[in-house]
Amino acid sequence: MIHVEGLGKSFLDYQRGWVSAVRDVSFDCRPGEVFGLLGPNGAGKTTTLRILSTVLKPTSGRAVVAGYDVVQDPENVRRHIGYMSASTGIYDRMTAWELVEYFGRLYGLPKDRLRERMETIFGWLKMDDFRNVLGSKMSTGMKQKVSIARTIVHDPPVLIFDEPTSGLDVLVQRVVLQKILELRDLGKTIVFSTHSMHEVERLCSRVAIIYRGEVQAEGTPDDLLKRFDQPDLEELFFALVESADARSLSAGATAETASRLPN
Ligand SMILES: Nc1ncnc2c1ncn2[C@@H]1O[C@H](COP(=O)(O)OP(=O)(O)OP(=O)(O)O)[C@@H](O)[C@H]1O
Repeated sequence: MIHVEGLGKSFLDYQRGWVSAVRDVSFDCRPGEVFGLLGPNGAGKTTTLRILSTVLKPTSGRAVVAGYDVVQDPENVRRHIGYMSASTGIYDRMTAWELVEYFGRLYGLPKDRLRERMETIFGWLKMDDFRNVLGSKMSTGMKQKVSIARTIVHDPPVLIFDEPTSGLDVLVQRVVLQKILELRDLGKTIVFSTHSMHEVERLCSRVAIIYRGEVQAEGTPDDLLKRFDQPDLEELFFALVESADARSLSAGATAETASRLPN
């Protein structure tokens, strides 16, 4: 359902010159699976998810989502995904109900189908008691539920969540994780990014540990621990980060030595 092959993205940054945000990222995610992109700030998670959701075009490689190529057929990709970005906004002057309805209409859902879908989602996410609360009056937890509701209102087979629990208290985090598992059990194909090992352990059938724009390791959490002979994900994560830093340092030193050699 999601196939990513050798994906790369570079940006021309005013201060830093060319920034290689993502290099040679590959993975697959099937229906009924949660695939995690685990990495620290600046690792390349958001860039990868933006490419999958057609917000950005890759510089190299390719990605196929729900059977459609993100570059050749972005409209069909958009029709088959729900994308919750880390900065998904809630409009201050719309109620929870109006906002979700607005997105349902944008997706072209017929009136009756939309109403039925919204009743289901508001019940499922326990949003009925704030149907009529304006965005400006919502708590962070309410806003997150509305964001999830608008992401799934058109019942897409593929869901892409960028750090869905970031900034939430433990109670709301728990609800969000639980809902992601329920969506998985409905057969959705789910990719999400996080920097929490705990979330990966709880949710993911497969994970890619991403650092410095590159996948350092990819597989099921159990396989990875065995392959790298590490006791838990945290130790594995730090071991991979250290080894990537060491490789980058030695590549820098080699380049510096080469630049000093006479031609
Ligand atoms: N539009 C852009 N222009 C220049 N550089 C960018 C742009 N977008 C991302 N980058 C750079 O690409 C790298 C990867 O960023 P990205 O946002 O994908 O990381 P991330 O893993 O999602 O981190 P975070 O958790 O902080 O969001 C960073 O060095 C970032 O500064």
